[in-house]
Amino acid sequence: MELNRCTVQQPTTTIYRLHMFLHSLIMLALVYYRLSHLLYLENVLTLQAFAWVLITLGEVCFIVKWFFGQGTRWRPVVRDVFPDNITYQDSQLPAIDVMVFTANPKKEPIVDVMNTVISAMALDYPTDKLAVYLSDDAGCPLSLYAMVEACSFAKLWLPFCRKYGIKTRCPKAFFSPLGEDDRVLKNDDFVAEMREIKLKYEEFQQNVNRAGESGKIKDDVVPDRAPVIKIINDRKIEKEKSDNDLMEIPMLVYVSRERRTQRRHHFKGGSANALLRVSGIISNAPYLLVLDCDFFCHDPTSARKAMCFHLDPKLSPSLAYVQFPQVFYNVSKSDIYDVKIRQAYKTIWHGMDGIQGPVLSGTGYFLKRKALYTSPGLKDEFLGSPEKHFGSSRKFIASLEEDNGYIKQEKVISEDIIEEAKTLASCAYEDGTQWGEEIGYSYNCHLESTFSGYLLHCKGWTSTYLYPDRPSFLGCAPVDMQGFSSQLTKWVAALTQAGLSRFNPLTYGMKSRIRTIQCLCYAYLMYFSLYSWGMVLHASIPSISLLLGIQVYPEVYDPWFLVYVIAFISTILENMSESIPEGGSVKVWWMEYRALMMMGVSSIWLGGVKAIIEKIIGTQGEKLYLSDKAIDEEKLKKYEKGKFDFQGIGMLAVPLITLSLLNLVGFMVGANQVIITMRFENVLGQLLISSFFVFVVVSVVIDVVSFLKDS
Ligand SMILES: O=c1ccn([C@@H]2O[C@H](COP(=O)(O)OP(=O)(O)O[C@H]3O[C@H](CO)[C@@H](O)[C@H](O)[C@H]3O)[C@@H](O)[C@H]2O)c(=O)[nH]1
Ligand SMILES: [Mn+2]
Repeated sequence: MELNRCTVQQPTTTIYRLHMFLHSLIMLALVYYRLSHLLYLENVLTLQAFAWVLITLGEVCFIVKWFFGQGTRWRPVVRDVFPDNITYQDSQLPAIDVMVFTANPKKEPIVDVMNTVISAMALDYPTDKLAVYLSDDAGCPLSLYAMVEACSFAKLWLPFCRKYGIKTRCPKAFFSPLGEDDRVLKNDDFVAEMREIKLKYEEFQQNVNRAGESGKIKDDVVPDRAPVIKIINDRKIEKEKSDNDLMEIPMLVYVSRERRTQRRHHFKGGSANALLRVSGIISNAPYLLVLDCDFFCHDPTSARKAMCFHLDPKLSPSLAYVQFPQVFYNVSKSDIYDVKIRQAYKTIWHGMDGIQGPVLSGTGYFLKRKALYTSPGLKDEFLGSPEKHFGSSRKFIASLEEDNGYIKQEKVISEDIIEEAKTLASCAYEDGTQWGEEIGYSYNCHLESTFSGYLLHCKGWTSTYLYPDRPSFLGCAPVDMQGFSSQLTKWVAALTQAGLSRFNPLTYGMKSRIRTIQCLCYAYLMYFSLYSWGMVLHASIPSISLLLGIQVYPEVYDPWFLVYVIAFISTILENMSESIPEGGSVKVWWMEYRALMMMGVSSIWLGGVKAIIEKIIGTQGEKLYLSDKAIDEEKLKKYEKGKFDFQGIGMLAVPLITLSLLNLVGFMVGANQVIITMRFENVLGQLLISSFFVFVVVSVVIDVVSFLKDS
């Protein structure tokens, strides 16, 4: 019986390929046009020639980006799973270690983090096969306290969920509109129990908040500190106490690695590697579920769904991870900034899934632990000289050799093991080892997950993508321009940096075991800032040329003008063909397109520029922006109404405003000339491009003004 099914999207694939063929002819024609005219220019030292060269460069940027992008459109697939067909008994299922990451209680409210922890404990999976770890990179004592409280609450919450088959197992979500379907009357007992559990939940919240506010327990980041590892709930002890299956809860562990101010900590990558080692000698499950702290489990069956891939003998030998999409519970209908990043989760990931697998997205994925240590098909190559790779811990090295992949469940977690775990979580442990290089998550890129996933694909591992109707996980997206832009800048800077490093897809990638089309997809992501260069050039050269009276497009009666029109239409259609079938409308497409244009000349562009500057002066940013998960009510309101909120965008406003004004002035001057001279044929191309930008800007301004009027 099949566990999963993979379907190539049709007729989409055929249409995409047909379009690919036609569009490439148009692109070739344009390249020919630009090059041939460049050669015939009489004097190459004129402004005319200069403008011509720049606009050509802009076009080349678009064309190269388009070419890379075709990898993501070559073979899009959709997958289904059939968890009921898993023939394993519960006792035979492989164990899973859940890793939840948090780094700053001010930006990541502790009660919300605990909600994620509780939702993970409540996964529908045998409790003795599940362990939940919180990696607290803030080392905040209040988080530890909250874990203990969360654990007591979980002892009531889990039995309640199991008894009534509740799906929304994140308590906060359950008591919000998200849990409406689960709160419908089941029977009288249910109502009473729900009321009681609600009180307990409020009590839990209060306990945590009060402990923090009263100052009894420190609720801040502790930047310089020794490691702390606490087993909050030990499976073994738990088992002895109760014989009722319904009452059992999984193992729960709090980990705060050592951090020293003078030591590099490598952000989440460093935190994850420490946790890999610590969990290795405690529960050592062969599979990991990785969750950002805001990303709670919204469907308890996700673990079994993921196992439909990991247990499939055809896929499993080379399968490194199963990725679920990031779905956000706070995305509004108009989603003016496109914070849901539709293109990634609805188009690119499906496209890559049909080649070698989706990008590792940082959260919501089930990873094979060994994939981070070796390559597929090599049997335990790392055991040759383990100390050189993994460091000196005997216990950890022994954990790699565990016969069945994980340490026996009956084992008691002794003080010895905790002490060893602390050594494994110390700053010095990684010195002189391969952690962050060959082993574990890579430190060579700030987007540790995407980049480590890329390296996994380079080693020949594959991945799969599952996009179920009910979101398996739900997270929180930034809902203002500042928050979302900072995130974009951070991502683009990290990706561009990877694209400029020695690991770039064009040299390193092409020589590795990655599939060629997959490599194109990574090139698309890592050189995405090409697009913003194309944008910036197109948003400036045509209008500057209008001001200076220079012609950069063919005359209207020139057949080449038609080629440009076709190229433009073909590009827009390609763009629409992605977003409209995904349940969108022309309006939704326009919102998304507008957001991309605005970000393209601001945050995306600055991210790329930042990476290039850092490459030249040879530094790598030591600071990393942490997305805010404590969403401001005011900001949320504006966003939900579909109104732009430009507050705090700072630097980003500079290119945005400059280019808007430039186009406005260029457009007016150009239009004026047309009226005076009654000749439009040589400037129409520029006029259209400029007016397009002006149109975008005006539509944004209307939004902002109408909002100011409303409020
Ligand atoms: O020094 C750090 C910084 C962050 N984190 C955690 O990493 C997660 C992701 O950080 P966030 O600021 O929310 O990043 P996003 O921009 O939302 O996330 C994307 O980009 C990150 C890389 O910048 C990836 O790590 C994420 O998994 C990916 O979802 C959060 O749970 C943090 O608590 C740490 O553990 N240590
Ligand atoms: Mn996040």
